[in-house]
Amino acid sequence: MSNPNLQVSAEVRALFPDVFKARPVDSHKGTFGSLGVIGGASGMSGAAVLAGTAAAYMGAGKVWVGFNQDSLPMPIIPGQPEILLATAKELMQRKDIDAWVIGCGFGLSDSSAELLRRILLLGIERAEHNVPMLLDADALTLLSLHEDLAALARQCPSIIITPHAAEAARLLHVSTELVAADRKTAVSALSDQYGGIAVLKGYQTLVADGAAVYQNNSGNPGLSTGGSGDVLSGIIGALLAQGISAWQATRAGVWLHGAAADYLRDLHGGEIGMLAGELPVAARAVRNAGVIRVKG
Ligand SMILES: NC(=O)C1=CN([C@@H]2O[C@H](COP(=O)(O)OP(=O)(O)OC[C@H]3O[C@@H](n4cnc5c(N)ncnc54)[C@H](OP(=O)(O)O)[C@@H]3O)[C@@H](O)[C@H]2O)[C@@H](O)CC1
Ligand SMILES: Nc1ncnc2c1ncn2[C@@H]1O[C@H](COP(=O)(O)OP(=O)(O)O)[C@@H](O)[C@H]1O
Repeated sequence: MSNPNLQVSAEVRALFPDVFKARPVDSHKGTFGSLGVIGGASGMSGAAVLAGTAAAYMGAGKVWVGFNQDSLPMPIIPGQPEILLATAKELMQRKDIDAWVIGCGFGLSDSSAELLRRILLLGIERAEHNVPMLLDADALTLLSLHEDLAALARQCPSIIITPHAAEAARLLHVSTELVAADRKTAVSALSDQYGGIAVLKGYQTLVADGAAVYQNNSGNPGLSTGGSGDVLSGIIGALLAQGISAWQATRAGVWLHGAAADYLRDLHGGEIGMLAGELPVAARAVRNAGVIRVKG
């Protein structure tokens, strides 16, 4: 996919300087970190695959997908053999993961809640390593259903939560209408409650870190399709695994996700029928378009 007109403004490049840096010539895959994606209960393997695929296209050195199932639902991901596969229980034991994305298609069963408890406890035990943990989708719904899990999440050292409006309402124990009526207050309350970064998704996604609220202006209704939030989690997770600060990685991930959708809209003459699975390649094109290479 290439489009000679694809340009990233100087203003955006200045906002996200680490995202648009050229790769060092002497890099190797370890330079770009390992991301662990945990999700994909039976019937929702696709959510974790979408997140993992997005992370691979966003430049993570290695991507693991851990399925919340007793055995692997597939030997390899068709079309994406680069991604390493494990069960969630196996993957959560690894100590070489630089960032986690947890929750895409994770499921809401009692056993999912128990697994999330163990993951959060490991995050607290390994707090000195400060490994960022992004919680999305069912992981967020589980926090809203189990106060003990929410309390554990608050103790994790570097947490990012990415609710849509309904998930935010569940976390705050208010109605979705109340969240929609004052999105800035809702996102600030969430970042305060969890002591980390909160992303309130939707039209003009907001990102808060307890000090500031960033409003994103890229993206379009083509994103209103199943799985596009899973892709966002993978994009942000990959930037975190690459060692970019949580504040920059989260805002840049939200911007890139929306810009990828805008690029697809321009390429295909409209927003209708955009697929979540198309976003990762488009996001790669946008990121590369923003990198300034010094010709030698
Ligand atoms: N291929 C796969 O495997 C896929 C798997 N997926 C996985 O599925 C799991 C469940 O995720 P989920 O978001 O569909 O369920 P849930 O949180 O109950 O939300 C639905 C409810 O919330 C509401 N609602 C939703 N968004 C809203 C908004 N912006 N603003 C306002 N309201 C909103 C909506 O209300 P409605 O508009 O329908 O009345 C409805 O009541 C999760 O793990 C995810 O990763 C999906 O990603 C798809 C692809
Ligand atoms: N109308 C819209 N304008 C801009 N972004 C949108 C719009 N609708 C959805 N999105 C984006 O698409 C993603 C949807 O995520 P989510 O609701 O979690 O979907 P899923 O659970 O199916 O992956 C979010 O990043 C959201 O900001």
